[in-house]
Amino acid sequence: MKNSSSSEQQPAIEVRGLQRRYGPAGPAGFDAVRGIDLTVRRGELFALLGTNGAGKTSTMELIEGLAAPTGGTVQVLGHDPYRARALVRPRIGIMLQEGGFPSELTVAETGRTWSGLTSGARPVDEALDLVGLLDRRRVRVKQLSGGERRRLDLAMALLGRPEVLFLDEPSTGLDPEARAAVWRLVRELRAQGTTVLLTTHYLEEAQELADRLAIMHRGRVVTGGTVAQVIADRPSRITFELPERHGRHQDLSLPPLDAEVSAEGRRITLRTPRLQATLTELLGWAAHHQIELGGLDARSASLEEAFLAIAAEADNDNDTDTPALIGSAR
Ligand SMILES: Nc1ncnc2c1ncn2[C@@H]1O[C@H](COP(=O)(O)OP(=O)(O)OP(=O)(O)O)[C@@H](O)[C@H]1O
Repeated sequence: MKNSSSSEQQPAIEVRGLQRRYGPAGPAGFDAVRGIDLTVRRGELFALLGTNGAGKTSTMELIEGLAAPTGGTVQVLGHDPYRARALVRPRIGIMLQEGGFPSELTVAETGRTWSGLTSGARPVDEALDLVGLLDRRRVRVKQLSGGERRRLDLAMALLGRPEVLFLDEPSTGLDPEARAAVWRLVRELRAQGTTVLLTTHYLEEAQELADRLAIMHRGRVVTGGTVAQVIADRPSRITFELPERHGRHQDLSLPPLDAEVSAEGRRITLRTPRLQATLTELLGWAAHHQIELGGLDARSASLEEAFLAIAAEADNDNDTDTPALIGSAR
C-alpha cells in the first residue's frame, strides 16, 4: 500500500545552505546565493521577494533543477531536482520570465508543441481557457501583446497539472485587470492543492497571495514568515499637513504623542506602534485648537514599508557577514 501520509508531510520544497557562484573561485567570481534555507510546505503559496539582484532568479533556477548549486542541497517533492530531473520535471510547472516561444507559431500550435514536452495531463484548450487566451488560439505569438505573452507563459506552465508551480514575476507587464485575473487563477490553483513558489517585485501581490514569504538581499534571506509576522514590529504611519501659522494658529506645537515625529515644512509624519491611541490624541488636539489637518492619512504598516525598512537595515549591516540578519524563513 502506498504510504501517502509520509509524502504529504514531507515539504514540497526544502532548501538547506544553498549557494550559487557565477564564475571562478576568488575575486573574479560572484556569490549570488550565499547559503540560504527555505521550507515550502505542500499546498502553500510562498513568495520570494528581494531587492534588485538579490538572487531570487538564481535561487529559483536551482530549485527548478535548471542548474546545479555550488553548495548546499535542494529537495523538490523529495528529490534532487537537478540530479533526479526525470522524476521531478513531470510534476512541476515553470513559468519563466521570458518563455521565448517561437514567434511564428500560433497560440494553439505553441500549446500542442509544449504539451508534447510535458505530461500533457491538461488539454491545451483548458490551459488557454484558464488564462483567458482561448479566443486567441489562432493568433501568432508575435502578434500577442506583452501581457498576452505572459499569460501564454503561464498557460504552458499549467499543461502538466503541476503539483509545484514556479512563477517568476507572473504579473509583470499585465494591466490591472489581467493581473487581477492571474491572482484569481493562482488562488484557485492553490485552493486545489497546488504548491506555488512565486517571485515578484509587486509587494501588493505578495501581500494578497502569499501564505508565507522570504525577503532576500544580496544573496541572503534577511527575514521571513507570514505577512503579519513580517510587518508585526513595524510602526503604523500618520501623515498630515498643519495649517499656516497665523491668527488662531499661532501656537501649533503638537501634544506629546507616543510617536516618532518628523516634519518636512508643514507636512508632518508620525510613526507609532499604537495607531488608534495616537490618532485619537491627535484628533482631540486638532479639535480642541480648531485645526484642520490637511491631507490626513493614517495607515497600518504595509509589506512595502516593512520591505523598504528591512532593505535599509540590511544595507546598514552590509559590512558584517551575518548569514541571517533579522530572522529566518523557516
Ligand atoms: N550568469 C551570471 N553571471 C554572473 N553574474 C550573474 C549571472 N546571473 C546573475 N548574476 C548576478 O547575480 C546576482 C543575482 O541575480 P538574480 O538575477 O538572481 O537576482 P534577482 O533577485 O532575480 O534580481 P532582479 O530582481 O533584479 O531580477 C546579480 O548581481 C546578477 O548580476
